[in-house]
Amino acid sequence: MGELITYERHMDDYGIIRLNRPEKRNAISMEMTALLKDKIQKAEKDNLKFLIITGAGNTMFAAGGDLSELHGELSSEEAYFRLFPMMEVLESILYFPVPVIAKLNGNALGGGCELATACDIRIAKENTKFGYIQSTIGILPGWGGGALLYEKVQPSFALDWITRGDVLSVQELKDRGWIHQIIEEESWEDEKYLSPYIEKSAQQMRLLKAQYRAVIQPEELRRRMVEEVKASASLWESEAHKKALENFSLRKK
Ligand SMILES: CC[C@@H](C(=O)O)C(=O)SCCNC(=O)CCNC(=O)[C@H](O)C(C)(C)COP(=O)(O)OP(=O)(O)OC[C@H]1O[C@@H](n2cnc3c(N)ncnc32)[C@H](O)[C@@H]1OP(=O)(O)O
Repeated sequence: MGELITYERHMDDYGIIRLNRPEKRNAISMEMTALLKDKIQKAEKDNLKFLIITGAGNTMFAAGGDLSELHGELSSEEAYFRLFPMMEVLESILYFPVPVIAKLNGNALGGGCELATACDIRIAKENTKFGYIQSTIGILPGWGGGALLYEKVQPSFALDWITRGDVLSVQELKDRGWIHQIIEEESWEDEKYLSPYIEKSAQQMRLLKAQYRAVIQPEELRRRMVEEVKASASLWESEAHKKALENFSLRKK
């Protein structure tokens, strides 16, 4: 097992941050949250054209928050303080000086979808699936990525997806505008699909992100993201949530 979050600068002037915990389906722990924050700050200083966030392995981009730390015995107040740092990571992606691309190597659930939504562009491998499944475990999105979803797709679709907690196919999510490109398995590794971004200058990319940031207005979004963390934490002690987490921890026993 290597570093839980890796960062490298590619010779074509883009950066790659990788969630590197495939044996736990890239579930995001508190330690990974702190590392993500550090790596994003490091990448900010690297004068990149764009930044990629991806996951290690072939099955999952990220299985959400680490349920062994975000467990059912926490009080709502404790849950709030464990959720909040990842909200700040999502916020730092909004402010990142050039576009951030989620390179979705596999499925995402819960907070994994929130992280993907915080990115500016989502490119996914074919046959992947994605679920804002938090409502099915008695809570709501808790990192601010629900508030962000309302900005990135049609709000009425966002409400229905979050409420139902469905896991949807990559094709349906492309039709809904959440996924920008679907890449066939055999073309995934050659990364030719990155060429349109690599061909632009770092200055163009900075100006493009600045224009997009002016539209999404992170300063305005922050209030709604904080409210979301509070709302999710307020449901932490509910019976439905405790039961769902108990079922998860007992599922293999
Ligand atoms: C709390 C924040 C909240 C938010 O705001 O959004 C969330 O993110 S809630 C979390 C939502 N995520 C989930 O509920 C996913 C839970 N995981 C699963 O349903 C399944 O593990 C899977 C992702 C569908 C993968 O299934 P499978 O391929 O069959 O593998 P395993 O189930 O055997 O898992 C392998 C390994 O990984 C561990 N794992 C998986 N997900 C998590 C997680 N979210 N947190 C912690 N650990 C996770 C799992 O326990 C296995 O570990 P071992 O038992 O040690 O092998």
